Amino acid sequence: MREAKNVFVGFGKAGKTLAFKLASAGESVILIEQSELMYGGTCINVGCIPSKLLYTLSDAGAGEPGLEKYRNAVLTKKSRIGTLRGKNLHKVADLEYATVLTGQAHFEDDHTITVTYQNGLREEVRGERIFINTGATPSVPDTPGLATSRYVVKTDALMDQEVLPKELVIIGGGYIAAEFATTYAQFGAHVTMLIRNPNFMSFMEREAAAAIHESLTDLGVDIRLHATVTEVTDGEIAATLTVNQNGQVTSVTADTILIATGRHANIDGLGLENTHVLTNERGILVDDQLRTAAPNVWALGDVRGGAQHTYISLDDSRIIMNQLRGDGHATLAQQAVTPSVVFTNPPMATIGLNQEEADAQGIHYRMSKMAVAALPKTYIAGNTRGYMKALVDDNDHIIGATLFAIEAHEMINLISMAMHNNLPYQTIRDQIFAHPTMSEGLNDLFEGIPEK
Ligand SMILES: Cc1cc2nc3c(=O)[nH]c(=O)nc-3n(C[C@H](O)[C@H](O)[C@H](O)COP(=O)(O)OP(=O)(O)OC[C@H]3O[C@@H](n4cnc5c(N)ncnc54)[C@H](O)[C@@H]3O)c2cc1C
Ligand SMILES: NC(=O)c1ccc[n+]([C@@H]2O[C@H](COP(=O)([O-])OP(=O)(O)OC[C@H]3O[C@@H](n4cnc5c(N)ncnc54)[C@H](O)[C@@H]3O)[C@@H](O)[C@H]2O)c1
Repeated sequence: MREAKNVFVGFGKAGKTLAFKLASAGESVILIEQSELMYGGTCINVGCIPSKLLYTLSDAGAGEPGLEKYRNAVLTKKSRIGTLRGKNLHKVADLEYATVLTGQAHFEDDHTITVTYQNGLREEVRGERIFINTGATPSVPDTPGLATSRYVVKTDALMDQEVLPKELVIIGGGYIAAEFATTYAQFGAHVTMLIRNPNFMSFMEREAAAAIHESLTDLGVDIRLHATVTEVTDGEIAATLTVNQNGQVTSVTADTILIATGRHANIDGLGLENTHVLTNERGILVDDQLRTAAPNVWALGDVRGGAQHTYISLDDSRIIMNQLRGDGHATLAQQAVTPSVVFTNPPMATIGLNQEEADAQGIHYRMSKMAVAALPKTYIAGNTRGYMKALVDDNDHIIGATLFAIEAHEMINLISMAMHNNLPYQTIRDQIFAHPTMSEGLNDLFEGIPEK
């Protein structure tokens, strides 16, 4: 039996970061990953990085939208992701105190895991501490004909497909649906979004949702709200989706159907019933320092049922590192206010409270809003679409911001830093930023906050 002080199940962002730090500090580490195509986890291989690479290439570089441009982008994606995967593997596997095992993990008890390798061989691994970092997996609605349709793909398969869909139907209306609709429409596919919810992007304030709706519609995306798929029927060259929209039965034809209806914690088949670890419908139950009900087992990242973002998973690793080798002060409370980005064109980045939430909570605030077409950088980029909006409380602290602009995903980090460090909004208002940049627009945004 192999033994290590620290055993990691899954090569996700949290696990690999923590494994690297502990092994670098001389502690023995075994990291178990089920697939040789997943070293580095979801983000690197099938999530954030390949999707943002395609998103970026769809709106850049030489060539008209269409089959050739798309195929080249997918080939570029495959090559760059392969490089990243190798780097991720070596970063951990080359450490003296770390071992990477490529096989599927199954718990026998709180300390013992059976690893089943691809050739069918099995091995037992014992860990003094065990960290579960198995991520999440796409949820598939139980619509008749959907799971068995040969035209249905999940994001990983779509991004590997070298032929651009002609008629892409996306089921869902969240992060992935909006981003993939943008990317594939920019590559030249005709995209239809079938959204069960009557409200578009209901997790945002209405103004922001309307801005994204307009940006997608301008790309030719057909957005159908209150539209539930009731059946999928395969034909020779396409599938027909029967759709109940606002009580009316309609149909849509697609050569590719992308399922983007959320992702659920990867706990099936892990053997957690053999341990003291407890779960609920969202994932593994943890306390505010990510401890499970088994004293030697922690759960990190998507598998613990929180917000599914790589930076949350990374921060989970910090909470545990602080517990094991620091002063133990770090808790999930530090993740209460984090930025989020929907990668549309331009991207929509938000943090903290939006105006609707502040109003609903009866918070007194001052607000500034500006169109980004006021910023010279948008003319360099050739994309003047969007606006920025910020809310400040009576103590001059920023309580929320919405940035719909090119590079919003970069700018939001400056606002996040100010919020986390309780800086008055005047710090950003009076900061000298390089020119010509989008960040300098934050001077103007906060200049617009009315005096008390
Ligand atoms: C298309 C897409 C785009 C995304 N874009 C973004 C983005 O732009 N920004 C962002 O912040 N987030 C994004 N996300 C979300 C982000 O990818 C996840 O939140 C993040 O990767 C979760 O990391 P994790 O640490 O929980 O584990 P993961 O990275 O999911 O790793 C889990 C690993 O465990 C392995 N595993 C599972 N079960 C077993 C087992 N029994 N034995 C051994 N190994 C096992 C899996 O193979 C996998 O490698 C995106 C997700 C998707 C799908
Ligand atoms: N930029 C980022 O940080 C980023 C990018 C992509 C994905 N992600 C993460 O990945 C996760 C998965 O993304 P996602 O877009 O699949 O999930 P999501 O939760 O953002 O959206 C799921 C959508 O599917 C709909 N839906 C759920 N069940 C349905 C059903 N049975 N029939 C029809 N519609 C249904 C929901 O109403 C919602 O519109 C998210 O939690 C997100 O945090 C993050």
